Amino acid sequence: MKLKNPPVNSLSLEMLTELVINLEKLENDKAVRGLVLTSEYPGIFSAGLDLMEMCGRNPAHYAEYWKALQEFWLKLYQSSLVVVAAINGASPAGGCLMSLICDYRILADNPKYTIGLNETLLGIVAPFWFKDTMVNTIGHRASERALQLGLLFPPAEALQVGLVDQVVPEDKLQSTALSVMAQWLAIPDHARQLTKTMMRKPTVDHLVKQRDADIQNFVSFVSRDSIQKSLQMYLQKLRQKKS
Ligand SMILES: CC/C=C\C/C=C\C/C=C\CC/C=C/CC(=O)SCCNC(=O)CCNC(=O)[C@H](O)C(C)(C)COP(=O)(O)OP(=O)(O)OC[C@H]1O[C@@H](n2cnc3c(N)ncnc32)[C@H](O)[C@@H]1OP(=O)(O)O
Repeated sequence: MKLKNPPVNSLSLEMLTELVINLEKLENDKAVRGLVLTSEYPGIFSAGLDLMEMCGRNPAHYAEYWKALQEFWLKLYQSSLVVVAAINGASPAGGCLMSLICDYRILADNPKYTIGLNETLLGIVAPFWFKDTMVNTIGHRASERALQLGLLFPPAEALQVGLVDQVVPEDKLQSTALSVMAQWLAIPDHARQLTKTMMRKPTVDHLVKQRDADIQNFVSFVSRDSIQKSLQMYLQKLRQKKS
């Protein structure tokens, strides 16, 4: 599956909705057992959540957007397919989250391709289920440091901390993803799927139990004037970077 939402594959409401529909189609197709997630645009895997969905909108929109993000996370995290992320570009915040919910992550070796949950740099806070997903991957101490500092790791550091499973030359990314997929598909589906469900259930249950409260939290947090100002300033900085 190639992410395709120019210019930076930000996770807009429309993009999240399409991703969920496509995932459902693949899940229901008996001929499909695995999925490689990559970007149509080498250089950018995904810029994460679409900041335009979180700026200057009304509470009903924020609630709809957050529900769609939760839905996407729940679908992909619980997918019965083998999901391999072939990360061929920068992967901040929601882009990193998307990689973390795959079963295996391969990052192309390019110093510009940084990955991490950098929310604090925007003056916002990674919600508990982003944090849980990261802790499940790299452990508590490394997550605490990475989350507080909003660290974006270049490939060698991402590998060292365990945020990705492999770093490979850019031209070997897709072939490596296919050989990793072959290795995972050699395991009987039912045994692998039950194991995945067992490992992920507590994290899934944590969100499912608090879904509505989490939406309310997001809506009231993002509606604050101070948060709106931080997001606007961050967007301005992104735009100024060009000039
Ligand atoms: C106790 C707790 C209580 C409550 C908590 C409750 C809730 C929590 C609340 C909030 C949590 C919300 C979580 C958010 C997670 C996220 O994902 S936020 C998004 C973070 N993303 C980023 O920081 C990435 C920003 N982008 C970049 O760094 C670069 O754009 C990137 C490296 C991806 C690509 O660089 P480059 O190729 O040079 O492109 P440009 O920078 O020039 O960008 C091109 C245009 O795209 C626009 N853009 C970039 N990123 C985004 C984005 N994420 N959303 C929307 N638009 C984006 C950029 O402005 C350029 O636009 P322009 O052409 O200038 O119009």
